[in-house]
Amino acid sequence: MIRLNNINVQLSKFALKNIDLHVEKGEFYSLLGPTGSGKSMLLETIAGLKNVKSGNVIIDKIDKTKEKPENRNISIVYQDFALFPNMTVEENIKYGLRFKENDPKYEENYYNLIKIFNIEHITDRYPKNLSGGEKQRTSLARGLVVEPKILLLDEPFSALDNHTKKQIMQQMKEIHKQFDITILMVTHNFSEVYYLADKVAIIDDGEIIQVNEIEKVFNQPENKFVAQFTGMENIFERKDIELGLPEELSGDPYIYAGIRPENIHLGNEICDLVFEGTIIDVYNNGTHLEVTVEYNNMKFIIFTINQLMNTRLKNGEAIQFGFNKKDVCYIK
Ligand SMILES: Nc1ncnc2c1ncn2[C@@H]1O[C@H](COP(=O)(O)OP(=O)(O)OP(=O)(O)O)[C@@H](O)[C@H]1O
Repeated sequence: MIRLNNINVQLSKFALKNIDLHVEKGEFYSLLGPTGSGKSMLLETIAGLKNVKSGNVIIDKIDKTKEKPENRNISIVYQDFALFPNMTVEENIKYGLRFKENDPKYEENYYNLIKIFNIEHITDRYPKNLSGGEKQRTSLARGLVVEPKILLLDEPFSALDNHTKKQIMQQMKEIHKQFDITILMVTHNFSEVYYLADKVAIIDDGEIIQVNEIEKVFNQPENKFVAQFTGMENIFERKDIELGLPEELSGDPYIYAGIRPENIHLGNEICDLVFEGTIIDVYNNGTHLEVTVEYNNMKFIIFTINQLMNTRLKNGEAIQFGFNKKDVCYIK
């Protein structure tokens, strides 16, 4: 369990401001925010690598604000793997055990982890002879071998190609199920959060803006920033698309209406609201088309998997598009 009570950290011009965060024991929690928003700084504060100006870091109900990093029972894994170049995979993983007593359970952990991460065949190699995925698996195994209560992951997948990333994400899910461990993962990628985490905190400029279960943040973003950050590509002022508020929301200051690109339909599909616009861009990303349509000086991004339309969709052509009121998200 991690509890941050009103944490303030100042580093030169940047500050973490009044951070309150509560990660339950065994939870897979994610901290999502743009570059420079303070994600790494927050992780390092929890690990004891940054000093707090005020506030408390509570780990498993004990105040560890002043505790040294090595006494917090926390492992941290970085995006650039941070392996020792002069040590083999085995030596790197076992490095974490140097402060631990000689207990056969750690040897068991080691064999269990190299098996889960599928690195049994490369334990005598040095980091310079490893792929990015192998380096990250080694680094994760090193973090886990000591049986930390808490694992902090700092953008663990950002240096990996999509295929490797998916494999390691699946292994992380497995690890989370098998080990009794609380995980806090920092990322700027919402799809990683969506796949792995139970809960998410959104951070911007050193402040936490929204905390909730993933689905809730996805469906009810607190403001425009959170909406954009969680894949809501189409956000307009309600008055510009002449969209009234549903009765249950009346009285609240919802200025914007957001529609996810996958919820806008092209062509003659029957929708509550239908518009006619002009195609200004068609991008085929391999699995679906991303079509940009201009209507009334607004640009709508629309995803469609209807590849047959590919030949018909041309820049400059008029096209009908629409969406249903149930798919509109009202944003303050
Ligand atoms: N030691 C330091 N001294 C002064 N400023 C720092 C220090 N470390 C980080 N910063 C600044 O604090 C801000 C937050 O940095 P941080 O690394 O926590 O961001 P981040 O959200 O993890 O970004 P990224 O996604 O790019 O890793 C940045 O503006 C950074 O330049």
